[in-house]
Amino acid sequence: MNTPRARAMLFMGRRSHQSHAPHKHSPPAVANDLVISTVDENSGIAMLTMNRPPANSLSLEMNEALCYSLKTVEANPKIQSVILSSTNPKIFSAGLDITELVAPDNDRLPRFWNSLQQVYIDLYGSRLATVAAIQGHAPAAGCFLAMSCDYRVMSEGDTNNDIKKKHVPTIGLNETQLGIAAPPWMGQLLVRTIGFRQAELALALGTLFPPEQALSIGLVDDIVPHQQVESGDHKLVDLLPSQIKDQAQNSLLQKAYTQAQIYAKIPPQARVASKMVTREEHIFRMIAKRDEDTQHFCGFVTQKAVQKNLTAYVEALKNKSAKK
Ligand SMILES: CCCCCCCC/C=C\CC(=O)SCCNC(=O)CCNC(=O)[C@H](O)C(C)(C)COP(=O)(O)OP(=O)(O)OC[C@H]1O[C@@H](n2cnc3c(N)ncnc32)[C@H](O)[C@@H]1OP(=O)(O)O
Repeated sequence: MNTPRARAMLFMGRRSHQSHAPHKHSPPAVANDLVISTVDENSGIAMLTMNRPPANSLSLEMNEALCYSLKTVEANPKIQSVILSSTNPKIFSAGLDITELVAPDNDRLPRFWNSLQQVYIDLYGSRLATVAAIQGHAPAAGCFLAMSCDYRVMSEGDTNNDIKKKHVPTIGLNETQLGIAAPPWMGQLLVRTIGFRQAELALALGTLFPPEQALSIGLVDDIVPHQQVESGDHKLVDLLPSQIKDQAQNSLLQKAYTQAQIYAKIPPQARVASKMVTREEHIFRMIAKRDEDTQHFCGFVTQKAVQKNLTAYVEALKNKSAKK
């Protein structure tokens, strides 16, 4: 598996691990709805906008749509950079769809986990330069999505004094708060991003960091002041590609776009080769343990005590939402 050819195929956006056949990149029926793809060949920049209301949580179908959309953009040789964003101005992604984990279906659960592993392989190992535009919350697997990108820009949120308008997004691996643990490859991604001690603390405590703190520990690379973007008023995706260069309607996307441009100007062979230096070993280590990881996940999640914690967490989420 870990041959030069396999490595090159992975980073050229081709599948070098056919053993996990269920997630070939055939078009999922709903891919176009779940992930909106905007491509601008002139600039070499594309945008994938997650669009799974209410919270862009990652279901099996959402994971497949992400992989499919990314592979489709990657197949276009004129594209060098991609921005990952969300149609929801307050939530980047709420992480795994918890309903996939509670009282799970025995057949679906391993397929679901396999689809998440594939998102990691495809996004972390993408030949494209990937920029996360984090407008809203990014807990757990939402943080994982952002960490799988090459660069992260986060909105500072709305620190308005009016409590009803106040919105400060947070990012982090909060799994322990749910009574579960991030899988090794996800936890290691945090170690690689913010360093050993900070990650050790954050993983154990399930810390969610507000933007300034996330910047100070290196979990995000840049933060931008909040600018009001009404959901549905003008969807973020409408700003790309022609308008974003000229209009300062959304400082977050402006910043993400500028960074995507910087990456797009680097000779791709050199950029991809340097990405392999830091990422390929991590990816191949995970691929080698992929089946073991799936078994571990299924065994862990179906434990009685874990199911109890997850059920209580979902209940609390629903109650909170109902009280609004
Ligand atoms: C050792 C190895 C084996 C174990 C491995 C385990 C796997 C570990 C890997 C990843 C774990 C995860 O990703 S688990 C998911 C973690 N996510 C969270 O904890 C976030 C939960 N959500 C929130 O905290 C909030 O929703 C928010 C901060 C993201 C947004 O808050 P806001 O107030 O704006 O919105 P609401 O809370 O009202 O939510 C709106 C709506 O969305 C539903 N929702 C939210 N999050 C999820 C989710 N993750 N999955 C499914 N549904 C979600 C919420 O219930 C509301 O729906 P309703 O309005 O219909 O009630």
